[in-house]
Amino acid sequence: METVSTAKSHGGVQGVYRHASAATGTDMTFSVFVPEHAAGERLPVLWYLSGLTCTHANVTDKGEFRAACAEHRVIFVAPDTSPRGDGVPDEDRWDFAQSAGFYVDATEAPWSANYRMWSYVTEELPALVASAFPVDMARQGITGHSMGGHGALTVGLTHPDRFRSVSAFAPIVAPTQVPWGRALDRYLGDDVAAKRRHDAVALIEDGARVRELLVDQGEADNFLVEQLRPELLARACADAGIALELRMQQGYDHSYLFVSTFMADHVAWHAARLG
Ligand SMILES: N[C@@H](CCC(=O)N[C@@H](CS)C(=O)NCC(=O)O)C(=O)O
Repeated sequence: METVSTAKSHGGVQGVYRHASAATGTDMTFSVFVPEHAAGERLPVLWYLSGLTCTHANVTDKGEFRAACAEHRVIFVAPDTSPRGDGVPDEDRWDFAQSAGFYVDATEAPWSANYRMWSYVTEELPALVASAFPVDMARQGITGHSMGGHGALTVGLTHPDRFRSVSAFAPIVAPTQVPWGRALDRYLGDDVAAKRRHDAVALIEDGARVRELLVDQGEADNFLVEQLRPELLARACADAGIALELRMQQGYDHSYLFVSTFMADHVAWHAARLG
């Protein structure tokens, strides 16, 4: 693992790191904020999965998580959203391929060679982070924004024993029912069961359970009606007995100006559950 940059912030260290990923076959860059802590101490970790068009840098620059993470002593990890680079298949659009990995292991050519973001965020990066940073892997939470909210919900619902807390900002809750989710058709082909495993609403319908979820959603979000559809998550959670706190935030859009407004709430909410 190569250190790209480090800087002191809020008493801790904000770093950016790069490594050769076996999962994606590419170099991958991610950021980690480690609050001030005693030598040998291990802190809980909050994973943040980003949305379409993002790298690790969007939330690192604009997410405003560091003051809350320093206060609650939570490590914050932000992976990239896809493999990238000259040799990686891509298309000239912003909602598919590079910057739009949808947190799945693609099975369809040509995507299957590199687009293995599920393995990357659930296996390879956690192992690397556990070995290189003072994280307590028994105390993990996960959150994310938009496509990354989809990732956080599906990863959290699939691994309820690993994540004590799951939240999201303006998540895609049912990709198999909305236009952005056509990416799953391209990555996973005709495998209906695989697509249901990467759809939070379908996962809940099929029996996946967590005790509770926190979701913030801007009411002025341009993508609300066509792509995000939080009412589908609300109905699935109600039917399944999952305590969903869905906070519709009046006047807020889809941007990091929305995410950053509620970031401290999410960090505190996770910290309360991570101990
Ligand atoms: N490029 C799209 C917007 C894509 C978008 O809103 N991406 C969100 C996540 S889905 C984001 O976080 N963008 C990066 C940023 O705001 O820094 C458009 O023109 O409508």
